[in-house]
Amino acid sequence: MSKTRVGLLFGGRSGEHEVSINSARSIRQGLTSGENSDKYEVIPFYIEKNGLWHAGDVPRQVLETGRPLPSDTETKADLWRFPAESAEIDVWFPVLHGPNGEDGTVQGLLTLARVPFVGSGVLGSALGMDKIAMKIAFAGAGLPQVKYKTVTRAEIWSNACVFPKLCDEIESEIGYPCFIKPANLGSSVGISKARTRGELESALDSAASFDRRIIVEAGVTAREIECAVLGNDDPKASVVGEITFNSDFYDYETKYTDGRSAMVIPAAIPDEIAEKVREMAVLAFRAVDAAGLSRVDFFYVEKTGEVLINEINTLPGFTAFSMYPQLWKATGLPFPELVDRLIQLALERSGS
Ligand SMILES: Nc1ncnc2c1ncn2[C@@H]1O[C@H](COP(=O)(O)OP(=O)(O)OP(=O)(O)O)[C@@H](O)[C@H]1O
Ligand SMILES: C[C@@H](N)C(=O)O
Ligand SMILES: [Mg+2]
Ligand SMILES: [Mg+2]
Repeated sequence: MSKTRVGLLFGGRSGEHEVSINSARSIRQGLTSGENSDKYEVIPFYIEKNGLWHAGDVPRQVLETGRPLPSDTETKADLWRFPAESAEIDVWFPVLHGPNGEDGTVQGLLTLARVPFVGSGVLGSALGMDKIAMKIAFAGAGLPQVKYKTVTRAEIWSNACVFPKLCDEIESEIGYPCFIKPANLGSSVGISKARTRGELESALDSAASFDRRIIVEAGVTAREIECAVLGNDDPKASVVGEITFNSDFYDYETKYTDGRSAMVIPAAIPDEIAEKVREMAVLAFRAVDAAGLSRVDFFYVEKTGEVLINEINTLPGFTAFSMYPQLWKATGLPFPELVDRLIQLALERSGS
């Protein structure tokens, strides 16, 4: 039997480029070990920070070293094209986090190319990436969430009359502490917590440098609970996990520096809360029309017993030690079986 050729697509024009390289290293490892090595041939494709796609030796080198090519997101790629090797691919595994990869752009391209791919399609990826659209979809599904206000870059970078008024509105409608986030990003890139007017002003300016669309959320004091979802039309939720850390919030440094955070799986929370989280995770997955996989992040306000949805990630961090695969491992699906299942789900969805 000939092997299924998997196009492992990683890197990307995104602030989460480095995270993608680490996820792709683990996924390649999972697809080329044990029984998977008889089933799959992995062909890596690397998207530089400037958007240029590479096949052949460059992606292999980046996977070996774990280091990106030193281009930047601002320089435009001279020439964009699908590398010739992409014609051989039976199924794509886009291991891309953040804009230009997790947001429906690459999913649109692969849909047009009519080759199956792992994960959500255009709609699920776009809704799952944009925190404003996501929250509207969640509200439509009746999922409770924090109070928020949407803001645009144009308002933030407008004139000296509009900006103070905007800050006044945020103070009266949302208050402090609040979280200021670019709508389309992940790994906490561009997110700040503000407790004062000065912090709010610089947080808005910083978020606007990442995205046209900005969201300001009321800060909650809560435990952070995460749940993994797997499937297409009949998605299943994993056991739930908790993230613990000592920093002010779960920022980029805390996420990706060894020893700064810990995962507790299963989370030490009452059974009925864990069950509620699992149900809400599946509702969220359906609300944005996700497919294949997602990790849904929650706030558990222990004092009141309230569970609030924070966000969905349609391509969550995927190193062997990341929450998503660890949650499935604890649910009885080890890493190699998980990546195999994801490829099968991609093939099932495309009807091949
Ligand atoms: N409204 C809020 N109240 C309290 N803490 C918050 C709030 N929003 C975000 N945070 C903190 O910021 C972190 C990152 O937020 P969020 O998950 O929305 O960002 P992200 O960039 O999409 O992250 P990722 O995709 O890596 O999970 C949260 O895990 C939490 O620690
Ligand atoms: C990769 C990062 N956005 C996550 O959700 O894990
Ligand atoms: Mg996210
Ligand atoms: Mg999150």
